[in-house]
Amino acid sequence: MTHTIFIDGEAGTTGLEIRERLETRSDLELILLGDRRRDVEARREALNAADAVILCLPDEAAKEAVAMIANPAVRVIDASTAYRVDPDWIYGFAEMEPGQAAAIAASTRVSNPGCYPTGFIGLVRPLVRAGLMRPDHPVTVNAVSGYSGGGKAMIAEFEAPGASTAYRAYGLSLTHKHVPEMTRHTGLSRDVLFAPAVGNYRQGMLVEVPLHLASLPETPSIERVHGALVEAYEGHRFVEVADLETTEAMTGLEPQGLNGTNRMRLHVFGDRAGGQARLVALLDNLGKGASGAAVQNLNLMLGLDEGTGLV
Ligand SMILES: NC(=O)C1=CN([C@@H]2O[C@H](COP(=O)(O)OP(=O)(O)OC[C@H]3O[C@@H](n4cnc5c(N)ncnc54)[C@H](OP(=O)(O)O)[C@@H]3O)[C@@H](O)[C@H]2O)C=CC1
Ligand SMILES: CC(=O)N[C@@H](CCC(=O)OP(=O)(O)O)C(=O)O
Repeated sequence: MTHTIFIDGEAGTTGLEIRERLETRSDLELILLGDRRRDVEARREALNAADAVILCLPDEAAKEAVAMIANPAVRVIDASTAYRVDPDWIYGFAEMEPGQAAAIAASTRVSNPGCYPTGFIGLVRPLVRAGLMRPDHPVTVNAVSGYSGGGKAMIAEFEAPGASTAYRAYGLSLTHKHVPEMTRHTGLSRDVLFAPAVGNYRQGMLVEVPLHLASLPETPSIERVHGALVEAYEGHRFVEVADLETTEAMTGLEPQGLNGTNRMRLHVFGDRAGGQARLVALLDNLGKGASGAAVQNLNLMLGLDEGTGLV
């Protein structure tokens, strides 16, 4: 059976990556608008004709697109921030809880997680769930992303002739749009302190949570923190936890290591004697952080194996 798919925002950074992952598949037929992609009536028709639509648009345009859908059978995946804390939408992080993939499969409205939140929630939610971190723990998250994270505009900025930015800290007002999503989906009661940065490379990210273990209930060991992550992602092919021996032998970690994949790897770096840990997630902001996750959600919503067409 062939399913028809419409990507609204097909020529954007996220949309193009989704298209690349879907266009070779014989079980799917893409509705492509090409030069008519900004024509509201052409979009309305496609939004109501497809079996599934993936919105790769700025927040306001995503809301307008959702409002244009009158056909109740259409399944919607939204890649923007617009519905990530909306209770009427299912959060599209399939590995987040044992029942999450089934909830995604049963839904017609799925919000695709943000790239930074995927790393952060992946690291912290299992600790809160296991009681290793109190919900009111004051959590800090530091992160660096490739410039494709800022879409076409940031790509143009960094790739412009003569551009010389090497690295930029941002989110300096501490009101980044990802904070509500990161707080809500970890089960934390206090807003996380988010310190993002963008580097002069195209794609890939590190998301890090530093921890003083003595600030956690019962001062857990590195092994206990690591064990909680291992248990949380057992049996999941796209989220893996590096073993402690491998992590201990590492002297560096660079953000491009999983580019082109839908995988995320979690590390627990630690000073076993000193009681400190650095939890770090490695992922492709356009892979598991956006387009890969969108395809994984699409597969689930169409009743297919979640890994179809993904590496
Ligand atoms: N880049 C990333 O790493 C990630 C991005 N996201 C989210 O995905 C969404 C898309 O981001 P990204 O791909 O980076 O952005 P881009 O700027 O690269 O692409 C945006 C796309 O939206 C289209 N568009 C913009 N405004 C309208 C409108 N009013 N009506 C119709 N189409 C419109 C553009 O069309 P045109 O081609 O004509 O310019 C373009 O194709 C955003 O919400 C972003 O937050 C989520 C996770 C990660
Ligand atoms: C480097 C950079 O600018 N990154 C983007 C986030 C990219 C992303 O995750 O998109 P969503 O906001 O849709 O989740 C930012 O910080 O706004």
